Amino acid sequence: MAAGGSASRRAQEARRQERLLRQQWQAARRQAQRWEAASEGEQCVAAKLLFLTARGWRLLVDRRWPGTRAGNVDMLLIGPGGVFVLDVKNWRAAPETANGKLCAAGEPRDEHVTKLLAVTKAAEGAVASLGMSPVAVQPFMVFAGHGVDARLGRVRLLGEREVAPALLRERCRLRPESVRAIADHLDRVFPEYEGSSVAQDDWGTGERGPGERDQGKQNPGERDMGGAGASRAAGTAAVAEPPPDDGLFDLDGLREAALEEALRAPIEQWMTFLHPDQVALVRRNWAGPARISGPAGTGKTVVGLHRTARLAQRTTGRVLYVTFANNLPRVQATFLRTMSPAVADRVDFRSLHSFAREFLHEHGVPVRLHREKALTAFNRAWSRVGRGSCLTEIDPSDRYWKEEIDHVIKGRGITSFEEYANVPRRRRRAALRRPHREAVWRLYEAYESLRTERGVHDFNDVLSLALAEARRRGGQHPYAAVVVDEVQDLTLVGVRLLHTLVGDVPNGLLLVGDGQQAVYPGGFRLTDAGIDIRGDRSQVLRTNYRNSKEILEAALAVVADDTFEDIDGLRTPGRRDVDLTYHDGQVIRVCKPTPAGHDQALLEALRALSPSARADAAVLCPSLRAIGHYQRLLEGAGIPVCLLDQYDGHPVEAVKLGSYLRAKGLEFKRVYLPEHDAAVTRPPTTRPPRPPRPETADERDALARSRLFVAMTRARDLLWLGRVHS
Ligand SMILES: Nc1ncnc2c1ncn2[C@@H]1O[C@H](COP(=O)(O)OP(=O)(O)OP(=O)(O)O)[C@@H](O)[C@H]1O
Repeated sequence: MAAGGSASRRAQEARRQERLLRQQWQAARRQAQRWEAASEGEQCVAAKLLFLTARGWRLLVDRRWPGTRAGNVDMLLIGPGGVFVLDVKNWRAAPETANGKLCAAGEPRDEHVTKLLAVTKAAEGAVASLGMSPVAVQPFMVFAGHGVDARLGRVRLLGEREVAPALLRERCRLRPESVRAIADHLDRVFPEYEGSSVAQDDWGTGERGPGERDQGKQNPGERDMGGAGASRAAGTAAVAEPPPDDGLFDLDGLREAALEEALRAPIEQWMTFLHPDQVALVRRNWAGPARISGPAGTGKTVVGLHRTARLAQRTTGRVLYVTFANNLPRVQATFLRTMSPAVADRVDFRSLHSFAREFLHEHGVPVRLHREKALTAFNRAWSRVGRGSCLTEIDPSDRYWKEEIDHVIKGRGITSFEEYANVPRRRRRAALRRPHREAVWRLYEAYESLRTERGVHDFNDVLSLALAEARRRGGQHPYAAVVVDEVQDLTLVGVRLLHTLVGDVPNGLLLVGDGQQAVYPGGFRLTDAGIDIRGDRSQVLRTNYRNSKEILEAALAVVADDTFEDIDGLRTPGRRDVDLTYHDGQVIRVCKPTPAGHDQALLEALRALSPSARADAAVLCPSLRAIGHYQRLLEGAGIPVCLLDQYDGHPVEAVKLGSYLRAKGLEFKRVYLPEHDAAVTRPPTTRPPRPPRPETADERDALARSRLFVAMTRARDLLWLGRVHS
């Protein structure tokens, strides 16, 4: 190789080095400018937030993002309103949102949202071990020098002036000791940045600098918040105390404080802490349909609601939360709005039938629901072909046979006799031989023909029409997820309808319920519905957080001899093993020789309550007639009453009054059950010969006991059981 060639190579190399140095120098200059701007921006924001520390908030500024090589978190704020992950932006152009995207100066900036959500997820993971629900962790993107208050999915976009008022307006969910423990924990998990020394490796060719620990793309000419500025602000804003020596002591203390708080508070206030096992269910990824079951009061609904909020945070589609009862969706919507207002608009709370009707209406499917005309059609059919048939040998009352049509035939979507002839009649005790099934089928056909003649639909028709329409539309549904509460009360057609909306997609369908609390006749198994729940997708909660030992014992005594079949087909004894949390409670039994004396005792008990205590008291009755009677009695005595049909979960200073069925899924500090044993007969314990009873009587009694059990387990602190007996 010639000497001249080597000199030229050295010159080329020197020029390459010079170019590299120049690029690095330019990068350093750009970075220094960003830091200057950033520190100015961050100082502004930090200054606006500093006063919060005097109001019990803790600020952790410029923190290392665990699990990443160089990621940082601008600020973590922990205060009465929860945990907030702040990403501070110091952009020249104002942020804009269009079609669910973040832009500035016409350029897309979604990568900043992605990064903030990823940091938020890390923070959620960190507090989950303390039993804190992800709904209590919120991502805020704060824009120095701009005025803004907008939402982009889960992320709240705020200007530097808007951020502090927004934080202060947050509903109070953490007590000072919880704030302290959570802040200490986050302080350990997201440690402070150690210095801001410039690592040559991190520089590359000027694409990244030490201030760009932010993993999102830096837009040219943009002044994004960098770590160095943040560190300087940290000198003044961070008030994190050194972590205590024994972290575990802290965590235990926090769990105990949270549990105490929960046991004192009504469900309205139960919105931040769960048992860590429950948080795991809230956050778990399931590959297909899943189920959460467990005895009364074990937190199924609470987990269902927190999971709903979480799904709404993490998906772009809507979430449907369905129960059978009409009044529950209102109450649950109130809870969710209280717990997680940011996502409340993305969740539809519906009763199954109102959902089906809306669904048909939206898709232009005509439906003429007419309960009275449908009932007249049934009564005619009964007079024509039922009353004189062999069915009366089994049960002379038409009610049992109407239930057979509603819950077994139409509820399961059966349309041929052959199918009905062989179907296992779940939760129906009376055995039907073929002639009886033929007679039922004749009754069904007569009813259907009279109903169609009148041009009306019944409730089951509404569900069947909706199922047909949902299937016709294939996968075109707006729901990312469907959560079904009190699933044991639904009919098979109802469950199929909800399953069709989301199919078997991951995290799509969640069924929440407890077979022991079934309060309607009939039933189904998951296999009948074609829903395959396997492995860890079936979870059982076992700790009762609601009832004291005395109250639960009294309730379990009612159903102790009734085994029940759950939707997974398992038979379970009525007296189930439940773990109890330590909790005081009282059962008061009042027995009077006359109805007047009994009612007087009830009035005295209610009069003794303060107005605020009345707000958390409920009088529950087995029948509409009894509700009418007690409404007149209470109002006549000047005790304000709120009917459960109208209750929406907001506190009202009135005694709640309603049926056992309407009380499902709810709870109250004090529950009063006047004449509680009137509708219930214990299973016969006398030796044969016993007096003859219709075969269906046992079934009816078992249902009445289940309803009473449900009503009794609504009580947290006090259960008043009235009885008339001479
Ligand atoms: N981890 C927990 N710690 C303390 N209390 C809890 C916890 N989880 C739930 N609770 C409380 O337990 C009570 C019962 O919760 P929830 O209504 O969700 O139970 P459930 O299983 O749906 O009851 P049911 O089937 O009887 O309607 C509520 O007051 C709730 O706040």
